[in-house]
Amino acid sequence: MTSTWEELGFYGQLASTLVAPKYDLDRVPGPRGQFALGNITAVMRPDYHVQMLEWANEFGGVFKFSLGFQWVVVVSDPRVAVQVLGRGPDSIPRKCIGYKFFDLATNASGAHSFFTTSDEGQWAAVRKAAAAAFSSANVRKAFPIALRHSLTVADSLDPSAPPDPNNPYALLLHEHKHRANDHANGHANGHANGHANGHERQPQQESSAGSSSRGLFGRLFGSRRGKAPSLTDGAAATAAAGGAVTAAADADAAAGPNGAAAPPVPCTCGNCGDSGARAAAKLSPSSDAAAGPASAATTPTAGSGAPDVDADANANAAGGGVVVDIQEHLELSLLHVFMEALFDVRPEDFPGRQVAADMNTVLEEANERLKVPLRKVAMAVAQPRAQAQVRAAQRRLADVYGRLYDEIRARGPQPDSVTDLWACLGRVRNPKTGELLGREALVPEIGALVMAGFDTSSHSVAWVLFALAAHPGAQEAVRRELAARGLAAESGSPKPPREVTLDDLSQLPYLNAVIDETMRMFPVAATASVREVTQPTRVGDYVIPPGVIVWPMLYALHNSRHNWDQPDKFMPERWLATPPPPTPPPAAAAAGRADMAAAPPLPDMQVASTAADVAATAALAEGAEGGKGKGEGGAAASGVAAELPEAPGTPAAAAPGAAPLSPTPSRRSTAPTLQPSPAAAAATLPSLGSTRSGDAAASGGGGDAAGGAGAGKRFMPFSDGMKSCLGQAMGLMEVRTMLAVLLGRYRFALDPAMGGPGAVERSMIMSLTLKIKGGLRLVATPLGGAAGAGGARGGGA
Ligand code: HEM
Repeated sequence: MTSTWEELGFYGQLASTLVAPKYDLDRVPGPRGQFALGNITAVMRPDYHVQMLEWANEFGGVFKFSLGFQWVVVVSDPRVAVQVLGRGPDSIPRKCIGYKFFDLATNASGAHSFFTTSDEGQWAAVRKAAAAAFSSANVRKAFPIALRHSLTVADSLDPSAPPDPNNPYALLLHEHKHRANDHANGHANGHANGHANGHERQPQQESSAGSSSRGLFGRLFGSRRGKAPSLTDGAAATAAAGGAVTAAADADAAAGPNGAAAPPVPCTCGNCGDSGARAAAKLSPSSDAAAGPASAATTPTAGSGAPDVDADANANAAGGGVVVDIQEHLELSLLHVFMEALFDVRPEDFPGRQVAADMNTVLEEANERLKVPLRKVAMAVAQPRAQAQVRAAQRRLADVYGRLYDEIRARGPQPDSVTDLWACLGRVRNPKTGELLGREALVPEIGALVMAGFDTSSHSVAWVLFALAAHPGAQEAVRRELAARGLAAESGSPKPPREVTLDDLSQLPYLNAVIDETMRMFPVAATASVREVTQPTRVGDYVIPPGVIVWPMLYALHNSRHNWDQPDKFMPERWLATPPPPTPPPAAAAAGRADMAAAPPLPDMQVASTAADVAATAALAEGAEGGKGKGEGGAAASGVAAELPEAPGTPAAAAPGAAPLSPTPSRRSTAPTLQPSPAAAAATLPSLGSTRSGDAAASGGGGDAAGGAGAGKRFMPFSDGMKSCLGQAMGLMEVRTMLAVLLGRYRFALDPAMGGPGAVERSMIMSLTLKIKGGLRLVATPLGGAAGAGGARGGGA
């Protein structure tokens, strides 16, 4: 020892070794596993998020399970979740094993995007650059685009609207009916080729959805004017090379070299019966008069001999509605919104249907690979064709993203004042070299943003429509609220409702409560937010060793008994400061899921903004920019990466309104205490009126009720902390706009062919997002008679 200081240092080190935290993994409760396999077999079910919820209910807010030799600690204790997610960017990176399969959907070479990387420098560089694109000003700018597409979707569902061959969603509806017929008739045999070219792969018209001006993308590519290949051409070429028949390929073939929308192709399969005629009536002006409004839709399937699915559809259509796979409609329309608003690419210049379909193919496969070890190898041996199809889809997606990259570079460097996402991405630099990202590096980032930007919002809307179809009382309450603002068609009146404005979105508390409640029960990013501990870290009461996955599981957080009172009941009123007086559920609701309570109708709903404001998130995105050490999650983002963080507290310290943590039902919570959000006051955008927690100190039904760090956010559909959703404000605006437009024009019911709400829930799959396997078939019935739904453009704001 040369000095007292050194001596003290030595003893200090010795002392810290002696009192150093021991790992507590063995103390964490959890299900028993099998030798070597752990709990792999239990999580192999398609709805593995439900398995997690069951375990959370059984073992509590922090439990563990194992995938072979990989330990996973699942967190549904809100205080622990907030802490795990909120720390600085160096502490808990996203776990690559949990995310890397999603690289399948972003590039063909297996490179990590900022969404899947464990390299925090890469993540921060992209997040920081992209954050400006999600400012409140850009959300405002995107609103008219979202509105236009919402109205176009609404038009497509109206059986009496004048035919519009430029409406891409109308074409989708036509093909959907054909698929239903094909399925029912089982005539994929000799007819298969015809269908490949004529029905299932009917020429696609990726139209501008009402847009007259061409986007920059279209001008630069100019393929439609015979100059250079466009995105759609590229997809077609790739598809052709891969031997696949694709909608986009057909679309281009049909569109012709000038890109003008091809005339609608009348159905000639001889199997259409009513649906073909209806579609022809809608898509072909010449047949309009012959078919007449809704007449075709009400004609039983002619001579097919196999009425099953469409018999149901037609029975419903007889009531004046049409059957639609709304999930597919929403995927396409919200992809269009995303591309137009964030990349300035018009639908006619983008193979939207191909991208949506390929994304589904690839994400479903990614999800399987996540669960089944060595699936890729097994597939190569057992299902080479299926694997080739996945590969082809992957290549087509990568090709589209590559073309977006070319377009960004062709547009040239942009001043900082241009904050469109494409411009922001063009400015991303490699944090190590300072160079602008080249093709190899930027393509996966583009892909990740496309993936994150439409799959989520589209399925969020689909789940809300499902919930409302299952709860007609709640649906009527939404409609009354819309009607009070002139946003719903009146029964029997030909007058269309007025157009929704951005300001309206914050003035619809009941609709927003319905959205929140649906996002609670069906959070589309149900299994997101997987993190990996890279150093000894305290998680709740336990010190977890490096290498363990820590997984704040949104589905369990939102649905576990220790966080929510009656979590499996759909109760929008739990989000309202003044719940409407209860009334007996309407008879129709009795047909719905037995354990989901029908929401009472909302009498004379006062128009008032409730709780939290999504604009706060936009402001956070503007200000925080994801830089190191900056806390987008507000107080939750504080925390020191290199240290063992404080234990997040005990159940005794639970936030007001939060249920005590307990694995036993006997200690369930009471209903949450609801208070207006202070965030609303801080809004820069007109309040979007959410009662959702978001990042700010929202205290609505699920927010951080105490407003303090880690006090207990039970509701975080957009996750929390440093890596929470960048597109939250944009996504919510899209969701609300689409719903306000559709619900103001149509009444939605579950198509009987879906087998009831329970069957729909049993069809839930996790495929990046929570969705319904096979689609969601709803019957959309115009509210004011068909004319009230059609002419959706009427009645300006
Ligand atoms: C209702 C719609 C949406 C929901 C529920 C949602 C949900 C989420 C969630 C839970 C995460 C966090 C994942 C994690 O913790 O690892 C996330 C991340 C992200 N979301 Fe969203 N999202 C939605 C819409 C959007 C939209 C429209 C965009 C873009 C236009 C977007 C862009 C992103 C991005 C870029 C990230 C990654 C952030 C980062 O790594 O720093 N999201 N989203």
